[in-house]
Amino acid sequence: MIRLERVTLRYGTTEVLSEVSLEVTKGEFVAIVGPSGAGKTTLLNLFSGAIEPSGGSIRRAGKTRMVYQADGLLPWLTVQKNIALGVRELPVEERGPRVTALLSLVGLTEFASHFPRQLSGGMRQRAELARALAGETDVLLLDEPFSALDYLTRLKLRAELARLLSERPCTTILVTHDIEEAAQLADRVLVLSERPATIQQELVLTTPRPREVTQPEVVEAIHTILAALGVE
Ligand SMILES: Nc1ncnc2c1ncn2[C@@H]1O[C@H](COP(=O)(O)OP(=O)(O)OP(=O)(O)O)[C@@H](O)[C@H]1O
Repeated sequence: MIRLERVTLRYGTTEVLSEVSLEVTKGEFVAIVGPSGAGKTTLLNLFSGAIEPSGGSIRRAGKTRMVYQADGLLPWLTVQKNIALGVRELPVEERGPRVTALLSLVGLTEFASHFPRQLSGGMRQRAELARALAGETDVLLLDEPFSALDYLTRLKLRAELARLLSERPCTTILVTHDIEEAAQLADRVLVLSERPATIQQELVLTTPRPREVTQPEVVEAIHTILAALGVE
């Protein structure tokens, strides 16, 4: 779905990414972790087409949707109308049923007429995910989607994301500071180095989702990632 070949990205004289090569295949779930300021969000912006590389080449296929950290919903629209923004490109007769199905999928049917401010943080992120999955999304780009939430809510939403993706498969790229989240969700974890970032380690996980935090492969992956980041 996405191929980067020796992609370099500079902002003025600051080199953020240095000759990054990477391929994401259809249906894959890739997590990107790395030090703060390494260029994770920059990579997502390259994937979405919001920015173009300074050097190297990038190939993208299909439609991408980005889900941000928090509060990407429009505050003046109800949950239902926010989700409906994601289905604008569908034929008119398909839009209503699709929104209804998604509200149910993320457990927000009873809150369809509520405004974002009337929901908890976790509910707002669920609504955002529903909006991102509502249309003909081929690639879901998640930029620390759960980082503003408490630990228990994050755990719940990870399980919910795994379930949503099993029901509506989508190529997914997740940027996160949460190493546990990466190990629980991803088929492949890419560890970025300090800026200018390169991919310094790649880790493949094979246990099917949903995965418990205590599963051996998850625990082992967490140790490996921490070691790669120089924490252990
Ligand atoms: N629009 C911009 N103009 C200039 N420099 C930028 C711009 N966007 C990002 N940068 C710089 O690029 C570098 C990488 O930023 P980016 O947001 O991609 O990092 P990150 O890995 O996502 O960081 P964090 O983990 O802290 O969110 C930073 O040094 C940042 O200052």
